[in-house]
Amino acid sequence: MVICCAAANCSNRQGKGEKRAVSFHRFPLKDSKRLMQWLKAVQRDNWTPTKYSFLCSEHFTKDSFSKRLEDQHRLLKPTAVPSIFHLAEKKRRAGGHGRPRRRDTGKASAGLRAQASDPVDGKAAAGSPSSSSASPMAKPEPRKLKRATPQGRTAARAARETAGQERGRQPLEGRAEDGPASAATSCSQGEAGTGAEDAGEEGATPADRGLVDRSGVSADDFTPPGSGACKFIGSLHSYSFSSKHARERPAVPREPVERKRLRRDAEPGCSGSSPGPEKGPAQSPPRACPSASSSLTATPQKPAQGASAPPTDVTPKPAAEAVQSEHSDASPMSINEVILSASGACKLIDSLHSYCFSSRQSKSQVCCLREQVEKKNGELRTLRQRVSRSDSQVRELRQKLDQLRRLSLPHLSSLLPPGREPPKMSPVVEPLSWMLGTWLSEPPGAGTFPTLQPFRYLEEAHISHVGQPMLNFSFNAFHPDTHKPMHRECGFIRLEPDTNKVAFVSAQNTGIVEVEEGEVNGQELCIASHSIARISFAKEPHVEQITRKFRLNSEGNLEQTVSMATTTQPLTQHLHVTYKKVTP
Ligand code: HEM
Repeated sequence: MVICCAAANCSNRQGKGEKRAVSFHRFPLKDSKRLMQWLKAVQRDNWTPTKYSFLCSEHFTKDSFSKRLEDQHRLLKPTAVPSIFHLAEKKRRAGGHGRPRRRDTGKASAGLRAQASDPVDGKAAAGSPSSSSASPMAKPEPRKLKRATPQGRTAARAARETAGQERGRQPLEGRAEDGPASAATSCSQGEAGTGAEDAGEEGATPADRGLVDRSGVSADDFTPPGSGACKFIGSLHSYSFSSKHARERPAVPREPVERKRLRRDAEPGCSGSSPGPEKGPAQSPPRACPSASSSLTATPQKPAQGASAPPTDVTPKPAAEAVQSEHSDASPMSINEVILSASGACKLIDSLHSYCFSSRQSKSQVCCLREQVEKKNGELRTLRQRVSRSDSQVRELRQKLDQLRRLSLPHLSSLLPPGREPPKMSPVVEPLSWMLGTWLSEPPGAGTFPTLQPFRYLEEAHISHVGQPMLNFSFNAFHPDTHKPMHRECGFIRLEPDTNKVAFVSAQNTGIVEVEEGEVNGQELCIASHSIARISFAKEPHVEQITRKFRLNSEGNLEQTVSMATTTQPLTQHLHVTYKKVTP
């Protein structure tokens, strides 16, 4: 894997001779606050770093580094934030995301580089403290040393322990920042470098991308359009994508896979310059390909590795293996532990996403529900207005009805409780039920008699019952023009039970009291005066005979025809009126 600088407009990568003094430092993926500072400084759009993303030392001020006491190796301070970039060049480029390859190693940045790293010449690349001291990873890789001589193993273990202790004081990415040596050894992995260069464009190797693809995790997955919060959460998520991958493939042990992949990546790269027959790691440097040996971060093997080791046994540690050793051998935290830790972070980030999405979804639902509620409230207001109008109409009708009742049956209306259910009609008067109701003359009644000028009149006929076996009636005539009350009479209509014989009893305002009897047949009642009495001072001519006929015509209107005989006139029709029912 070739380690490339992820900064825009920076072409620094491992293996470039002139960059030997350049160290490479991982992004502080586990320190979100500092990571955001890094990302803000890098200013790469739509890009998220992975654990294989590096920034070279050129982007840090000189005071960003410290020297390790024991060997003066350069370490990036835990609080360091990159600040030196050539962003203007990036902005001039269309497309923007990719990192342009710098053909010229850069006079423009030379000064800055001078601030960020010590000048290095070829000797330094071979073993100057400035190149090798940038990282404890410059030491022989511990796992390699296990295959070496016992002395070498012992020395390696000591070195590893020292490094481990140092790393234990550093955050995880701080260990990754151990830079130069790991970068150099990464370059020694040969053909993997091709992929690594590609990955350098995006800050991840193809294998890394594969992890992303397999896990299905990308920033876009968690970044709804226009959601700044989700972009931020998504960027957090992508930092721990590998752990998410591990989480989605829990059956596959992460660490072995990692090792397997790294070995596969590493071995072919060095096969081209095969060290020859396997005579043991100590005799045949397994990954000392030419490019690696010329790497600016190549670190000579320390004498502690064993005197028997030839000079070519200076084995730069492959970056990938360095990473592996960081997580599995030298680090107090295995890669699985890191993954599990990151997985926990992923869960936390997932919960943030879930909250973010559910919150927005809930807000959207609340908006929809609010609109529906407002719409329903509008409909409810309309209905209430209609009900209110209907109530008002009902009140008006009840007032009219009460008024009519007072006019017709003032005493009864005042005595009967308002709104009381009508009494059940006696079956005795059932044959006369067609007469029930309040009727108004329509057209006006016609009055005739041989001694009189024809006249018109208005009349209300109110025929009712109160549950008794009789009907109550009242006829009230009014002048058609002046509405002045005229003739009035009231009384009862009775039926002889189980017969159609009807008795009609009436008292008139003219001083006449009379009884008429007759029969009801269907919807016609014919009666004739049975007895007539009058007051002593009744006006003459006195009526001596009265006949009436009530019928319900084919149009549902009630008709009444009255004939009379007086002391001067034979039985002659006096009245005829047709009523239309106005209430039941
Ligand atoms: C069954 C009921 C009624 C009887 C028995 C009755 C009887 C009489 C009699 C005996 C007369 C006098 C006739 C004459 O002078 O030769 C009369 C006149 C008259 N009746 Fe009737 N009548 C009755 C109903 C009505 C009704 C309902 C009206 C309607 C307004 C009415 C209006 C008149 C008028 C306007 C006169 C002429 C002026 C008058 O004498 O006051 N009558 N009626």
